[in-house]
Amino acid sequence: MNVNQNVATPRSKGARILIMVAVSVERDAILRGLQGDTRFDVQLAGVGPVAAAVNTTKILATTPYDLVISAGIGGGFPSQAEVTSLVVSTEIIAADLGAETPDGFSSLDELGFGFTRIPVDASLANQLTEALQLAGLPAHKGPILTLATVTGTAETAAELQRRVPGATAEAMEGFGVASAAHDLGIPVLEIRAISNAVGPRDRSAWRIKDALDALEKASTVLLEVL
Ligand SMILES: O=C(O)c1cccc(C(=O)CC[C@H]2O[C@@H](n3cnc4c(=O)[nH]cnc43)[C@H](O)[C@@H]2O)c1
Repeated sequence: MNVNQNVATPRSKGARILIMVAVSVERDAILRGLQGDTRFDVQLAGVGPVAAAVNTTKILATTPYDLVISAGIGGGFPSQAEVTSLVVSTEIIAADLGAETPDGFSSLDELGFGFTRIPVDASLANQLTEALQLAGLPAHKGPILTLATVTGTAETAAELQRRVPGATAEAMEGFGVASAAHDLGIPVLEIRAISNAVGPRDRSAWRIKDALDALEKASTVLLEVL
């Protein structure tokens, strides 16, 4: 376990991995997929970036981990990630952290007040995406956006895709979880199983059960990669 000493890597023997999910049905799906592997702890972050940051920070303050993963269901951007597919993050981006200006949205980075993008271990993201695809699961790789407000219109979806070219999925916790880990120098990754398309709100069309099944299968693949 490394936290401060960087002794182990996420894939070394004996590495400890923390998976943060928003709600208990996500935790249950992941635990089924992990088949009792004791390298992993799956904990509740709560819904939204603030709860996720607070709860991840509390856990990391008492227990050392070599990798932190934000996982759960999420929305897929049209033409990027279809419902029931999986998305592995190449970057975790707080897409609504900034200011509206007469010339459009300015991110916190552009305003000079902080950062809104947290990188992930690219080789781990590549390897996991390939392993998911080899296992016959539809899997995509790309930026995953964190938003405090679930997108509910085609206009906002298009604006987010303009703001972050290649945006593949959105959810509400990734940047909170990643900020807590990044602050301690612990590598992070985000994995989302797509339950709905990002766009006009139609709660009846959300395929939560199918997305949770995909999350369970993805968790089994994690065992091969880590
Ligand atoms: O019914 C609603 O309009 C509604 C409003 C706020 C939250 C919800 C949720 O069901 C919680 C979202 C939960 O799932 C993740 N998630 C799933 N799809 C999306 C999405 O398209 N955009 C953002 N987040 C999404 C999220 O990470 C939360 O944990 C419903």
